Amino acid sequence: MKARTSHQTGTSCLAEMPAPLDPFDTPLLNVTRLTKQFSGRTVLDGIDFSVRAGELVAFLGANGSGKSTTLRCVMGLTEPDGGSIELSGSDLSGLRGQHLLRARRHAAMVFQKIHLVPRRSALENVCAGGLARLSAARSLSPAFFPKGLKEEAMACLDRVGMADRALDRVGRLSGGQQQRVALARALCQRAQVVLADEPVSALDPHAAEQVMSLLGDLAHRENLAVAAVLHQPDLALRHADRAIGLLKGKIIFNDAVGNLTSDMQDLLYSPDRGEAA
Ligand SMILES: Nc1ncnc2c1ncn2[C@@H]1O[C@H](COP(=O)(O)OP(=O)(O)OP(=O)(O)O)[C@@H](O)[C@H]1O
Repeated sequence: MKARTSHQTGTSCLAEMPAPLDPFDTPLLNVTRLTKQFSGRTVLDGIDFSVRAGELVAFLGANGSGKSTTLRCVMGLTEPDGGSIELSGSDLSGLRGQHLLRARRHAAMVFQKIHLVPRRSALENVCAGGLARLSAARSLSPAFFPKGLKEEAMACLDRVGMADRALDRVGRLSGGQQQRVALARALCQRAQVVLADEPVSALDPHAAEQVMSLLGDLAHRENLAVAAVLHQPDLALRHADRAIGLLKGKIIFNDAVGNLTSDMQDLLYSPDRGEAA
């Protein structure tokens, strides 16, 4: 955590004194000069961004602009070519093996295509999030759940309004309900950073609003750092604090959603502007 300078705090008399540290001012996710090429084609062109505790950041941009690749690089699902990624204060580039796995557990990813085990109950799936943060790989069988995990998982399901469906098989839940279970699983993992890749693209407008409200609550009430790839700028305008706009693998907008003008939206989504050359 870096002390703010007098320039950043706007004070001058405290220039020689370390500023008091403000946890809300510290990014839980800090990405610097991230680059990625596929087959020689630049997909991420040295992007910098951060996400702080307590904020919901929307990633916007045309198809192919690099949004998913960005989140996948953070999660280690895609190997970046360059740049650094800091998660909850740990620089991932300096870590290997168990240390890297442990640092990555601070982040959880929620996908459009929900990665739950359909034949297992909502409760068992949420417990699996808790198992992810425990060291040894364990079976999803309830017989192996550590003491207290079920109670915590129930509390997480309650938090997303799904406690009454805890014992239902996930395969019998609607898309919106499954997405809420996926968020409960991230909560049970005790992730500090939640990355959501098109979490509402497969949902009807009502369910999409519910899931976006929940993402906002995770940021604003649970104080998590939340980043979501969205294809609907209007959802970003209603729910996010900040938007990051990608164009051909570069960030061209990174500001409060209130400053996302229609001209900027046109630039982000106009035809033939998406993919990097
Ligand atoms: N594994 C891969 N191999 C080759 N090319 C890839 C791979 N993953 C992504 N790409 C390419 O990288 C570019 C960016 O893809 P990415 O999925 O990050 O875009 P996006 O902004 O999330 O798009 P969309 O809105 O369509 O989901 C695209 O041209 C895509 O084809």
